[in-house]
Amino acid sequence: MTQILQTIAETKEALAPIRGAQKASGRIVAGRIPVVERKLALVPTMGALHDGHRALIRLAREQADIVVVSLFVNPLQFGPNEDFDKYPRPFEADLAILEEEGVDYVFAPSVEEMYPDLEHLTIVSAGDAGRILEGEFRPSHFDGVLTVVAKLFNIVEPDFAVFGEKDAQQLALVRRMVRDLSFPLEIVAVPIVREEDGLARSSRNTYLSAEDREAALTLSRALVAVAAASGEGVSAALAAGREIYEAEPLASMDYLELVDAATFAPITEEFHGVALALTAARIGQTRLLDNRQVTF
Ligand SMILES: Nc1ncnc2c1ncn2[C@@H]1O[C@H](COP(=O)(O)OP(=O)(O)OP(=O)(O)O)[C@@H](O)[C@H]1O
Ligand SMILES: CC(C)(CO)[C@@H](O)C(=O)[O-]
Ligand code: BAL
Repeated sequence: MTQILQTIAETKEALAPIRGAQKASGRIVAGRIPVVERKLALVPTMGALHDGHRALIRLAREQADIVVVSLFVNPLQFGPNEDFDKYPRPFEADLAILEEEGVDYVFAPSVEEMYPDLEHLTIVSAGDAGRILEGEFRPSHFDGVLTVVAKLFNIVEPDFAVFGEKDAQQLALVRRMVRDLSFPLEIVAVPIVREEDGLARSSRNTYLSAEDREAALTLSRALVAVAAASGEGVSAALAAGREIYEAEPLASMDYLELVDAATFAPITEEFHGVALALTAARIGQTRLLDNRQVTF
């Protein structure tokens, strides 16, 4: 049975014995640090669970003894004209998936529980790296993401947390925050889960009409075109991807860019190594993301 936790206090109380067990099972071997035998994993989500989330949960389930999934549609990471109100919240269906995947605890707090004084909130800044790519189109988005992720880390205190590569910039910024603010946990990444035709799974795919669903393939097709043209150089590869967008009137590209996969720094024509092609586009009212590694 997946146990539902709605408050920070009950979550801390429920997880305390697990940490107690970790301490109790930690054996001091010839002065070395204790061996931790019960691992606690956190999978942060906004709910409306799909096969992408299942992949994150399965990895957590394989590598941890106790799995906590958080379901929280975080108002801080939505801009004023974004879809916070209409974001899907199918709690019963999500719970059935969590039960099926053998999740131990779901932390599903209210907005008031997470942010009792939203008007005077301390926040985590993503800095410059939070203002490029997605950050250019969603200016306070990554501050909102890092603030809630930091809070979730402090509430659950996991040994590791699992994130998807679909949100590649988010993943890079969370890793940076963990390093910069010395959070005592590991970040584990899971590759993008796609539909058979290449569309990256996303909770927002449920917004798409049949016509939009077809046009949504433009994102993955543009990325494939970038990779296919990589032998011709960086600008030619990007041009090949942009041509795919130009051919689809229902897709409105926000960006298609190449960055160094290791640092997220922009790359020049002379770049040799592994790059990441990242894209975001609006298909009707629905905004989608995708990315793919490209070697130059
Ligand atoms: N297709 C996917 N493959 C791998 N990971 C994914 C996929 N979709 C979502 N995730 C990961 O699941 C976690 C929770 O994401 P979230 O709940 O926002 O789902 P989402 O489908 O990305 O939603 P949205 O449509 O709002 O972008 C994030 O770490 C995200 O990267
Ligand atoms: C990490 C996250 C759960 C924070 O709200 C969200 O940005 C998401 O679902 O990717
Ligand atoms: N997975 C990204 C969450 C968001 O779009 O706010």
